Amino acid sequence: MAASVSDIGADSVVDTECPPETDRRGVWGDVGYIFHLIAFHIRRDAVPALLLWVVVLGAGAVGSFVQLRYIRELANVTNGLVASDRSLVVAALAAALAFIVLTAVHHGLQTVFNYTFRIRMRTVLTSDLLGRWLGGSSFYRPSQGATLDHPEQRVQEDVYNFCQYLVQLVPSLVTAVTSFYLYSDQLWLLSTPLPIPVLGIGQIVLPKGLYVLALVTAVVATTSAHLIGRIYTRLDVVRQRIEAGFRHDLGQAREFAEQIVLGGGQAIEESRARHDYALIQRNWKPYTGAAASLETVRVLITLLVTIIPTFILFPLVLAGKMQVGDLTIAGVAFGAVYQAFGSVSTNYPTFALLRSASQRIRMMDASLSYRQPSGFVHVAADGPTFSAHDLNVESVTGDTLFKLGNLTIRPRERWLVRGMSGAGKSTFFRVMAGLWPFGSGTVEHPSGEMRVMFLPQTPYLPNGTLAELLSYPDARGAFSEADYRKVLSDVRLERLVGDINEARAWAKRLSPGEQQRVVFARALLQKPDFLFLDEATSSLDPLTEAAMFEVLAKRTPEVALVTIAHTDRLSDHHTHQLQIDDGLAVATRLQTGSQVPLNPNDGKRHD
Ligand SMILES: Nc1ncnc2c1ncn2[C@@H]1O[C@H](COP(=O)(O)OP(=O)(O)OP(=O)(O)O)[C@@H](O)[C@H]1O
Repeated sequence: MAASVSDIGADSVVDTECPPETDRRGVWGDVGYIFHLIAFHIRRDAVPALLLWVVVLGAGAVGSFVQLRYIRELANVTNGLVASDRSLVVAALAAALAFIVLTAVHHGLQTVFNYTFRIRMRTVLTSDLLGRWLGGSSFYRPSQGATLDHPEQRVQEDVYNFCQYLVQLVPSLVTAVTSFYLYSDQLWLLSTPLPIPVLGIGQIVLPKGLYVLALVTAVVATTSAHLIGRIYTRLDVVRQRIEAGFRHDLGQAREFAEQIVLGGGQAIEESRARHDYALIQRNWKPYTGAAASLETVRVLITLLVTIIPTFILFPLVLAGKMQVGDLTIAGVAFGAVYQAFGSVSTNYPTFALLRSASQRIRMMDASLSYRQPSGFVHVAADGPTFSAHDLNVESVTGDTLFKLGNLTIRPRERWLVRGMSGAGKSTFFRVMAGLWPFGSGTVEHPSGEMRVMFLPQTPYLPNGTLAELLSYPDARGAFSEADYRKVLSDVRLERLVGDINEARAWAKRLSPGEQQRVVFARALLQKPDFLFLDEATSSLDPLTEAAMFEVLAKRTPEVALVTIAHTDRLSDHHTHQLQIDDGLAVATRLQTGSQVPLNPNDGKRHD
């Protein structure tokens, strides 16, 4: 069966007690982090956040007050009927109707506030994660082990879920606390002593039995919900990851459809997707079990709570010592006191999902805060040069890839970087760009406003207009239409002039050679001071390749060029060479047909 990204930690989907992605800080760790996110939202969104929190919390309290008044009016209707008091029944029915209207309006308004709250909190969290991920140093991070899985899902779906579950849960907790405050007195007053049979003694009488029973029920319910709910949380974290893996692999298949079909890989892609789905199915069984157990306990206890007071108090009603309406109030009061202490159990499915979303956000938060220590020192050079000193470039496992003594790249110099595949040529670019942390040495970056541009072998071509593509990463307004026409003609892509303002999926529409020429046009347009080309003309025929280097020399004579290439053809277009072989980078000056050592100390052979 084809391996897939979902396989990272797949063994632990069901079998192990604690899958790697599950949080180990426990329930209080999660609750602490949930409060941390709430505090973050309030700090960032200031007054609107505080107002929304007040409204969301207040709406819960108002809701329980209106509900209490409604239930009291229903009790009055019952008492009025029993006492055959027509005016009491009519007045109570009218008041009950008014509370029904009030409840409907309240729910409508609450929905508006809840949705507003969700989008504002989501905006704050999304903006923070996006800024730190896409705008931060962790966007590209070479690493030895598996990196954080599916950050895109965490930013989009987990943040969405977090805000939704939070706004669902918080008002119910507030309602529970308010209800306790409003009903507790009545339950205390209505609570009669409760005789409990005890083996050997006969029976003991529990004072305020109904009240105590509500507390005991809450503790039992919360404990059982927690025991089942933590498994549910864990399985949901796993579910999120394997669902994302399934989506990712299907997306890859769509993206690389042509390559897959040409390579005859449909069967293996199907097998990979089926394997992903099999993991989802495998996780679904225990997930269903946990969800069903949680729901059974929740419904069982919620229903028991409605009947326990009648069990205890009905003899008093039959004996005429209590009114039927009071029995209704006792039932509601019992439920409210239970809710106040047992609301965690009633809302545990939501709480478990909130925990799962918070754990995934927290893992991303921690990953974004992690700073990979770099062995290289990056400093600004005094002048317009880009240099490297005493580099020992290592692989992620700590093996030396190559050593380099001293290298200084000056304006107008054209360096050809050569070496066997895997020798470390692209890694040398990564070191110069400050992306590679493994190794030691010093890199001096050109000073001031000098612009450095790196062009990879496989260029990144985002969808959009050709003008946007050519301007990338600058905004398209940075250049005129005449500039775009000129560079398209320079790179022999005049046929695309009509598409300057047309939005297209360029990665699908252009041949690899055309893609490389579009990226070359980018360099001609943006005129960097230092241009690093990583096999950026590998898909071009020799004539077109030569034409690209000639036009580059003509249009940007001042640029310092560093080119990785496997072909001898490019020697004529370059003045210097850096040969990386057998763990050593050696710099030479290129003269027609020969190489002259630049400096005997430039390269130090490592043993
Ligand atoms: N992001 C990464 N994470 C881990 N290892 C990497 C990463 N990028 C490169 N490597 C490893 O570093 C070594 C050097 O790779 P590099 O891409 O620099 O080689 P190269 O000389 O450019 O090869 P080629 O000529 O085939 O493009 C290789 O063994 C490669 O597997």
